Amino acid sequence: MAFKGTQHYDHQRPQRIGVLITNLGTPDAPTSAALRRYLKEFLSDPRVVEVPRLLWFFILRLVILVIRPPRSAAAYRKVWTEQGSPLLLHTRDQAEGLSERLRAHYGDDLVVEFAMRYGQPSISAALQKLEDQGVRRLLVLPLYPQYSASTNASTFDALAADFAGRRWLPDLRFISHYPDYWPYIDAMARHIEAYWQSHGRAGKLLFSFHGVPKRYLLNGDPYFCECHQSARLLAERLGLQDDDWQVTFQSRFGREEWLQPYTDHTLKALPGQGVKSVQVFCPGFSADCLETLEEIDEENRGYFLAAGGEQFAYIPALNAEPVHLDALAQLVEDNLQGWERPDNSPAVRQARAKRASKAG
Ligand SMILES: C=CC1=C(C)c2cc3[nH]c(cc4nc(cc5[nH]c(cc1n2)c(C)c5CCC(=O)O)C(CCC(=O)O)=C4C)c(C)c3C=C
Ligand SMILES: [Fe+2]
Ligand SMILES: [Fe+2]
Repeated sequence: MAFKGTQHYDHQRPQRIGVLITNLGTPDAPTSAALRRYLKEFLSDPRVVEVPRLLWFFILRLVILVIRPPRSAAAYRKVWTEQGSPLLLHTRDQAEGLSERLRAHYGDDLVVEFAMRYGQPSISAALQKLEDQGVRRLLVLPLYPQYSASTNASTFDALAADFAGRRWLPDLRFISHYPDYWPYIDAMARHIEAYWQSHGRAGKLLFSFHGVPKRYLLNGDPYFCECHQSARLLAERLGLQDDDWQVTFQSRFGREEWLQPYTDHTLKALPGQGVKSVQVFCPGFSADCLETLEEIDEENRGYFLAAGGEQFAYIPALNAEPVHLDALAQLVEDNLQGWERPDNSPAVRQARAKRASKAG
């Protein structure tokens, strides 16, 4: 068997730090064919759909990959931009912004790449790019603040699968979650406050998170609790009263029970309870995507207004906002402790620059 990677060991090569950010992934185009490919990869992941493989093999191929691709393609077409899928574009911008911030500190000793768990650019392709740039220390940051096996652990699986075919492994650090990381909470709060400044504040604030089957919670997945933890910290930071906000879960798939309360049921019920105005923010989505732009801002807006709601506002995700990138850069730097020494540390770089300017 041949392993991938560098063919000759060269001690003169730079030994860089690599930072890899990842998100879920997206189809290559908003077409049935591209969706079939994407959903097949995504929904074949045993971390995502935890049912017996043989049974799932048939359900997936005979039912889901027949019915869902054209429907999902139609939904994706509503949010697709000229440059492509929103999730991909935001993730690319996040990598650029993060690179700018970190390289101001670490210079050429650090490189940032981004990858998608499903579809392109793949985690394997990004790892190869990093190795080609001399990365020997790798920090991976999946942009899912709340840990779920279906997302965060699945990302680790993809790294491990790639490493299984590689001769030379880097030092590895993996940020498995950051639901209570204060700079992240504070970034969301500032972002929402800025939204209120320009658009006004009205009614109830709904924090809608992507759901998972309730069974995953009962089997020990911490996701549900971490969503509540992030939401509570955010509400505290914003100075909200208990009646001002609520946590809900969106994006159900299949027939079994998912985490409750459901976002759509809640939005249909609120007008009848006298809540005619809502603002929705999705703290678990680092970037706007199909699930926020179409499912929340279109589909669920429609439910709320049809049920007698009067004002519905979707507050965009943090995306590549400076407050977000500052928080992520902080998170990365906190997790690079020890790796910058001796050659890469900002302190050593500064000392060198000083010496060079004296000499010159
Ligand atoms: C089938 C089970 C699913 C689980 C479990 C699940 C967990 C989960 N997903 C996200 C984040 C995203 N999901 C997105 C799309 C999406 N999710 C599922 C299914 C499950 N997700 C499907 C079938 C799809 C595809 C769209 C569709 O056909 O409806 C996205 C958006 C991707 C995009 O391109 O815009 C994100 C982001 C999390 C965080 C999570 C568990 C915590
Ligand atoms: Fe999902
Ligand atoms: Fe959805």
